[in-house]
Amino acid sequence: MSKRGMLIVLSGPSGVGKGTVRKALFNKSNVDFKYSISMTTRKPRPGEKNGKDYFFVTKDQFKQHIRKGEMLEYAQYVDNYYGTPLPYVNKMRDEGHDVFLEIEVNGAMQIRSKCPDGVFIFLTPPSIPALKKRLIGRGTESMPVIDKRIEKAKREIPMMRNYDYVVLNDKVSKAVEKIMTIIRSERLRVNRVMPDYLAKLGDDK
Ligand SMILES: Nc1ncnc2c1ncn2[C@@H]1O[C@H](COP(=O)(O)OP(=O)(O)OP(=O)(O)O)[C@@H](O)[C@H]1O
Ligand SMILES: Nc1nc2c(ncn2[C@@H]2O[C@H](COP(=O)(O)O)[C@@H](O)[C@H]2O)c(=O)[nH]1
Repeated sequence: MSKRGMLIVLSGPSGVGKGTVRKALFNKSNVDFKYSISMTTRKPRPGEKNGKDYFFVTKDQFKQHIRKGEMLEYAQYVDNYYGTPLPYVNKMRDEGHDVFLEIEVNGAMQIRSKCPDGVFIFLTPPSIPALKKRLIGRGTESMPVIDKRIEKAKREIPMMRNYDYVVLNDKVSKAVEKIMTIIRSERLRVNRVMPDYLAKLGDDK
């Protein structure tokens, strides 16, 4: 049986560039981990596709998944719910794949208490004005919603202290390289490598 895959959790305030960095990461040819598509009650943005960007559901459907115990974590973010469907994560990890999640901080902390051996990475912006500029530049939210997200960001950023790693997203390619370095070295941690290694070591007979 293959070793259970690890969980890699990327968080950071809205607009910092999590999606941009994740897409650049997954475009690299040597990436062998799986992306967990989140579920949300938010309406799709132009161009977003159900089952690719998110699983878009109603509030009732979302609550039903919670009742059935099918969410690894979930959180209310501004006016909508977001969460990680558990069956996909379990299946991939059981098959030995590492699974990559892109989620906000409250959900990440729920996972931290359930899966302390996960790898928790906080992506952070060069400054609040730069963050606001990115959200305005993305052009997907109204100004009042951007203001709410920025206010939330100011409370989220100090929560980086609860993560294993902080990566500054000043340049996308640099952030991608840093995340790849983190994942490569996490795979070599003694507690991940030793059980398999010892099992295969055998004796001298
Ligand atoms: N390093 C960067 N420098 C300048 N702009 C960036 C950088 N990274 C991302 N951006 C831009 O910032 C905007 C927000 O990026 P993105 O949508 O990836 O953020 P996000 O953290 O995934 O947001 P959300 O949490 O709301 O989904 C996009 O327009 C993107 O092109
Ligand atoms: N706790 C979770 N947060 C999630 C999940 N999927 C996305 N997110 C975060 O929500 C906000 C807003 O996202 P947006 O797409 O409306 O801009 C952002 O911080 C996302 O990272 C999830 O499954 N769980």
